[in-house]
Amino acid sequence: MKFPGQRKSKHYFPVNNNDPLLTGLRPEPVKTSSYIAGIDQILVDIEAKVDESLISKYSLMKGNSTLIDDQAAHNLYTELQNEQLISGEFAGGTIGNTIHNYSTLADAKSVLFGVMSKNIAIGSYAYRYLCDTSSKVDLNHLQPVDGPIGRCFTLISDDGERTFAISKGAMDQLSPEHINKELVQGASALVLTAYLMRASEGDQMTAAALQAVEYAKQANVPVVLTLGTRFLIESDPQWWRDFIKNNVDVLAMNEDEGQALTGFADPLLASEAALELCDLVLTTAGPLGLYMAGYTEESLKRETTHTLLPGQIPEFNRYEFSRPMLKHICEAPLKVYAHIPPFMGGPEVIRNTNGAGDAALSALLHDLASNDFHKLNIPSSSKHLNHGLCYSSFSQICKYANRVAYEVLAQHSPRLSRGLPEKEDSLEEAYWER
Ligand SMILES: Nc1ncnc2c1ncn2[C@@H]1O[C@H](COP(=O)(O)OP(=O)(O)OP(=O)(O)O)[C@@H](O)[C@H]1O
Ligand SMILES: O=c1[nH]cnc2c1ncn2[C@@H]1O[C@H](CO)[C@@H](O)[C@H]1O
Repeated sequence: MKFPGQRKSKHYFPVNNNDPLLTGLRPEPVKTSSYIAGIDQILVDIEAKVDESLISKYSLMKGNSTLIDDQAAHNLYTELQNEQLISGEFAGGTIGNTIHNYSTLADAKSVLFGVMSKNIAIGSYAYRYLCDTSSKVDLNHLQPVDGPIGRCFTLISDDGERTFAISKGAMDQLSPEHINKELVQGASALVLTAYLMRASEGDQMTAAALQAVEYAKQANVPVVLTLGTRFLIESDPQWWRDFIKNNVDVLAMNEDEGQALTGFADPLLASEAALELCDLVLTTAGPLGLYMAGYTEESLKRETTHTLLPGQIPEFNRYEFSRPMLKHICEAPLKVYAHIPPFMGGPEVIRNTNGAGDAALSALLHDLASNDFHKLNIPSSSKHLNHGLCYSSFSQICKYANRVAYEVLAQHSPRLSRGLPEKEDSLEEAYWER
């Protein structure tokens, strides 16, 4: 596994570079790998720049992700094609994007649960999906289905806002029997999206997701949930608050979803409120950058050397150099917050914001899995005495998530086509210390 950035030498990898003088005194550690598991509605994004009138013509709600029937999908596709509005077709899906990006950044394995068409023609959407997914993503556990995978019409209006129209195909047919218990329970985290909870009657996707959550909880595997769209949360915020409180350890959302969940428009206050429901929160806020909120043990808190930031919680970033911990592990849990403005102020040209939030989450997952990798290989390291959830501090994870989101903003596709530039293996030199 590739590590997220430069570290103090005592933590630095590769772990098997032992001093030759000590060879034989210490047993060579057997390298064990960590991985992330995820579940998604397998779909391809069909991206088009459109006029707002087209959004209302198809009874879509701007900014939302709406399910449409086969006839509407046919009409919409035909219209986009006839008007030559389609700018690209990419493998998509919130978790598919996140898992792919994780494997690309970490150069390490992940596992994706979902469906895949049994018979695949070259050039079909299923084929495209497989071609556009990192070879490090284990797709061997996808459930074969008779129909096509889903299509997500990603309609970008003039103001850059994106509206999704989902033609579901067979994407919601994943059944609980196709969730491999052993794989879920061996993962560093299980990652899900709120979209999985809206499968229609007769489709088993929701049951499959809940089964996976159950397996994860039995084995204390952290459950990570990303909220998808504010409309989904607004439809029943209390249900979501209960679901998160009962099942979720790490929550990823944008500021609109945060407001729908907690009632707070301010992303910092929304993050704080969400901490009552889970242990760690990543809140992206578009041009405002991103926030993290979580817990650390009071006696282990580390004070920042950066400027203390004003906000609804004054000097909220004071302990951002601390490492995130699960709340129940802490004897005296202390709430910690961090924030970072967009990397380099954002790219000169934002090609597309689609997937920027997924990219930020994949960086957080990379840090979390790196911690597990380190723990599996050097369990005696002082780093693991206190059972931290992540490898790095809140501050460092923010920087990394922000950097990865930037990469997606500067390109068309919602998925990274490569890892971060090699030169940035030392993130400090490349950016943070400028
Ligand atoms: N206009 C922008 N200028 C600069 N940076 C931006 C801009 N929009 C997004 N970003 C960066 O990308 C990150 C994620 O963006 P955003 O908050 O839009 O995610 P999102 O709404 O969850 O996206 P998606 O659901 O498409 O994945 C932000 O935290 C910020 O770092
Ligand atoms: O209903 C859905 N299920 C799964 N993924 C979705 C749905 N609607 C939109 N996206 C996905 O969200 C990504 C950006 O975060 C897009 O790539 C799109 O495929």
